[in-house]
Amino acid sequence: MMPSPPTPPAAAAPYVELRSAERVPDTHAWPAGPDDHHPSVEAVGRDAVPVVDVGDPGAARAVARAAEEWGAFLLVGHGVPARVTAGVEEQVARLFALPAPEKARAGRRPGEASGYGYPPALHLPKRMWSEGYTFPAAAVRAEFRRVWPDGGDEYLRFCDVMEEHHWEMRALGGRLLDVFFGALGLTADQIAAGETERKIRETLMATMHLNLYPRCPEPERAMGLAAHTDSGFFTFITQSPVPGLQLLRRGPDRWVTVPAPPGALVVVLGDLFQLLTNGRFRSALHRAVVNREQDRISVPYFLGPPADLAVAPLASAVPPGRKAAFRAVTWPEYMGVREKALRTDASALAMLQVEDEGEDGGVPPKS
Ligand SMILES: C=C1C[C@]23C[C@H]1CC[C@H]2[C@@]12CCC[C@@](C)(C(=O)O1)[C@H]2[C@@H]3C(=O)O
Ligand SMILES: O=C(O)CCC(=O)C(=O)O
Ligand SMILES: [Fe+2]
Repeated sequence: MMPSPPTPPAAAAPYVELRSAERVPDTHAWPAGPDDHHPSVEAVGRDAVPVVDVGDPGAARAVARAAEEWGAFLLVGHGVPARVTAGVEEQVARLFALPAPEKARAGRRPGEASGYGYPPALHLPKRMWSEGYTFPAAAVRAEFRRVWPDGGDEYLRFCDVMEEHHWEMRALGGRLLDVFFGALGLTADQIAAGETERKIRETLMATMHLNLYPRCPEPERAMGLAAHTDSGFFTFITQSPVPGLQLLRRGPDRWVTVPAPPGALVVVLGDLFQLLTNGRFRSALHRAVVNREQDRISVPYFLGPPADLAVAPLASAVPPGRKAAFRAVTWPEYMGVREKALRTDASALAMLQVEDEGEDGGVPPKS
């Protein structure tokens, strides 16, 4: 069900105990440093990350602007109880605080889509300063028997909290999807009557990936999560108040640190959403940096199509008289294309472009 690309060689190496490290070992030292030649700037002025209130009558317009310009925004007014979000962070911290052998019981084996381990789709020369756990959101109870084989209170508490988070996020995902459709110019009637739109809303699949970024003795030499775009439709990121997530703004290229105001969710658009909207909405290049003082937790919730649903540009996103800018792909197929693109330093979306029609649906050159 979930795309599972071949495991990179680095994933085979066991986790080092990052938290007790006094230096960044060579295996984790990034030669260029986390700055990647681009400066990190504060989110102020024209670099202020857009904020969207889903309940606002002007939400569709604000979403359109943010999706075109940033491929990301902060979402407020979403109604997800703070209690649920706080519970998630507490449970994730508890999971990662378990002794290494207990986490290792759930280690993700090569080719597997879920379990404790390295992010599956990044292929890097160096290791990152983080621990991760990936699983299908709907399968939390089966998945975490691997960590807690005998069940018990800790297990039940963890599952209850994660499941409630899943229901909240899944419902919000459907709601935000309709806002996105509105942002593309569809009327409420068209959204309700559209076959493709309905299919996408009803079959949305959710994957969770838990991230722990332990505090780091030499943050400028380490990388929490290397720069990437998410591959699905869009991602809700619940993040702790400790900053670390950065978005790349182009021209001149700079990393903008995303603030973490209490109660705000970060929404990041993925590559398949760029394809679905014929290139009108952009996926956002993002990464996570680490810091010296505090551990940071983030809980992205990835929404995308089921594995067998081919995604093609929506008719409503293709200008009249023009051809769709991308060919249709399924998510697993896209992961394969991206895998190849990463190896050749090409852009995966560009490889799916039907023909160069000038600016429309254009993919910015890889930097
Ligand atoms: C549903 C997804 C989305 C995945 C793959 C699979 C589960 C884990 C996600 C991440 C999380 C970390 C970055 C990324 C690039 C990675 O390596 O694993 C993501 C990837 C994607 O967005 O492509
Ligand atoms: O840690 C974060 O805020 C971002 C995590 C992320 O981008 C991912 O897991 O895909
Ligand atoms: Fe991401």
